[in-house]
Amino acid sequence: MDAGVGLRAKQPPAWAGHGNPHGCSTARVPARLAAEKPARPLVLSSDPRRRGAELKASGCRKPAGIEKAYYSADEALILKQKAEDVIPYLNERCIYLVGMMGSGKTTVGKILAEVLGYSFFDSDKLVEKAVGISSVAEIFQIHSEAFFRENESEVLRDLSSMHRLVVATGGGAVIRPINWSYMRKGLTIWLDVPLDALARRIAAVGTASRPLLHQESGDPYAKAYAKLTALFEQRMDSYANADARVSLEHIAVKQGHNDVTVLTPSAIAIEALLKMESFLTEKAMVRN
Ligand SMILES: Nc1ncnc2c1ncn2[C@@H]1O[C@H](COP(=O)(O)OP(=O)(O)OP(=O)(O)O)[C@@H](O)[C@H]1O
Ligand SMILES: O=C(O)C1=C[C@@H](O)[C@@H](O)[C@H](O)C1
Repeated sequence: MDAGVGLRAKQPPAWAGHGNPHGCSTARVPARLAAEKPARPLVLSSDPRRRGAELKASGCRKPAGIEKAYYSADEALILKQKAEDVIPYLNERCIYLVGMMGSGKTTVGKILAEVLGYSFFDSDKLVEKAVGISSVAEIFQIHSEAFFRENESEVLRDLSSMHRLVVATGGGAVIRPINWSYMRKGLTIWLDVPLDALARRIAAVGTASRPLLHQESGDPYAKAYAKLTALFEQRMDSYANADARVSLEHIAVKQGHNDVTVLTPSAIAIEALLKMESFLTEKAMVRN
């Protein structure tokens, strides 16, 4: 799977001297890579009658790609409070979301970036820009998985010199030890989603954009489930290297559900903040 050592992109990743959108990092930001969504901290008044308009203004009505799940005012408030608790411990470190394809790294990552006042990046998109090919599937097809992996490592290396970013990593980024050496500069969070829920999500949108799952014929759910199971068996120990694990099954149990599909992205983001807080406060206690 990981035979990429020594391969180079035709064009090296184009990191150039633009400032971080927050102007808070001395590191360089990729020229062609604007953060996907400008981070905008939530500012909500304590008056519930005004929160609707404030939530609308903050752009947190509907996380991208999720049609049914809107932030509730309660979730927005909890997100804001938890983010405030975590920010001092984070010390501007980046957050790397790891997990299987379709686990919600992008969806949850954008929410975390917004509430923390961080910028959001998707490492797959950064690889596409660096290579100059508009989809990961085409990069696999025109070059190879090994070529993609080498460029993915270069992107993670470049990101690791920056601050205040939430990064949705590619599903397979965890398999290369060198990537952990980059991600360890920040905080790593594993979004652990049951495979049947992943297969359902992926079958709903099709597998064309996910080269490791794509097959021309057969039932999309069954194919996705079988392939995801095989990949997860190879990778679960690597995902478990993350500093914190956000298990959708645990959140569902806490909320009294037996089905993870009812969980909103913001509920998952809240759990991620709680897990970050536990990890960071325990670490601070050990140091003192
Ligand atoms: N909590 C959720 N409930 C239902 N659907 C979700 C949830 N989170 C994400 N999704 C949907 O699942 C799909 C994959 O989500 P997303 O792109 O955030 O995952 P990802 O981990 O970034 O995937 P990849 O690694 O393949 O890029 C999207 O269609 C998204 O709308
Ligand atoms: O799980 C994987 O190996 C991958 C996940 C995607 O995010 C892409 O990085 C690519 O399709 C490979």
